Amino acid sequence: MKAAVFGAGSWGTTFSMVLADAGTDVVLWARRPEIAASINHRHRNPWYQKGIRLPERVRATTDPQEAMAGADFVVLALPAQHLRENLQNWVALAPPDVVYVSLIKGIELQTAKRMSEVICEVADVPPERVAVVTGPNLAREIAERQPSASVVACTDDETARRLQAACQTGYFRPYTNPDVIGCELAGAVKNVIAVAVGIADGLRFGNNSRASLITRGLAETARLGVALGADPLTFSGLAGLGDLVATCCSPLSRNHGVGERLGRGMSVAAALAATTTTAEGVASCRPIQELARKHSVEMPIVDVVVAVLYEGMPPRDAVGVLMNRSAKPERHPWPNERHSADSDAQPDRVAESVWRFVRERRIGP
Ligand SMILES: NC(=O)C1=CN([C@@H]2O[C@H](COP(=O)(O)OP(=O)(O)OC[C@H]3O[C@@H](n4cnc5c(N)ncnc54)[C@H](O)[C@@H]3O)[C@@H](O)[C@H]2O)C=CC1
Ligand SMILES: O=C(CO)COP(=O)(O)O
Repeated sequence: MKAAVFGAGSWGTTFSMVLADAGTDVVLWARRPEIAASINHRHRNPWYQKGIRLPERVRATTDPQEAMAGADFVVLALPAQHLRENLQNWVALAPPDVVYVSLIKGIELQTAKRMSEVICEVADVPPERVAVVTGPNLAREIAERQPSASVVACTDDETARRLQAACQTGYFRPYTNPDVIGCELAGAVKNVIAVAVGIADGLRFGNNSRASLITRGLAETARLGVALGADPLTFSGLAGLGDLVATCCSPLSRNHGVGERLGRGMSVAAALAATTTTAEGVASCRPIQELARKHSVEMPIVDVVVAVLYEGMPPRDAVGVLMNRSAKPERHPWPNERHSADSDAQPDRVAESVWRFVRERRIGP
């Protein structure tokens, strides 16, 4: 097996190591020549995984054609908002039956599409030729070869199993799952929920607040997922609950870090400028909100994250907004269970109506 990995950042570098440890030949495409040279000559990428020695089976190049030659898998590890423009330049170089693999956890801003949808469109391949790897996989822990499980999602079981075999090691245990929509959506939305949990942590709230946000965050993710055709059980698995817990509870998470800085009182510009690596929830929260509105799904946590990041809502007001929403049952009807009488009901538009109310009354902590 041979994999071409595009993107030598934190996760692309680490996943190359996983593939190589599983016995797969890897050529890693790096944008920067100094990164490719360092990987080839010193087996290290100190810009993204300091102190980690990569297996000699990982070779690097800045030439996409060289990376693609003979590849069975084209693994994409770029920021979500840069996938389309890059992939457009690479598809003509790909071997005819190659399987595209997305490691990316984001939604495209202009189109509100999942990454596998972008890949199918740009590469002009059917969904069976696209797989997604996702789960509780903080790159640094995996680079240190700490044990973790993961998910390989593909609508074609044989392809999923081939990829599973290509990346299974003693420290990385991937499970297959046919629910690409659910796995991919869960990976994108958890980044937004992690920003919210980071805000709560930055405000010095404790574990009740964190657990409440994680659990209600999972509920709103599953609601949107089901509306888009996902299997609700996916959200209690590794791609759902697993990744949400890992990301929301880890100081390694960039999304959590952005939220925490906001909660501590930094401006949005300063909170974003404090990291040079990718925090996907910052861009993806808006297309996720757009999808939710299109499908009449309430996502109050996503709404307040959008309001804090883009509409000037102070983090403390976001708490008041969430806590003072109208009383609800814990379990909403799934979209397919809604009675026709409910279908005209307008979703509780947190950012628009409740925030106005909070600002006027100054309620909340
Ligand atoms: N770091 C982690 O723990 C994990 C990250 N992911 C996901 O993997 C994806 C990539 O994230 P990371 O590797 O962590 O990000 P990163 O910020 O560490 O690296 C991003 C990579 O993309 C390249 N890049 C940036 N802008 C580009 C552009 N315009 N054109 C071409 N290349 C460009 C950078 O040079 C770098 O190699 C994200 O969607 C992230 O959510 C998924 C699981 C774990
Ligand atoms: O996706 C991740 C862990 O599974 C990494 O999370 P961050 O992008 O927030 O660091």
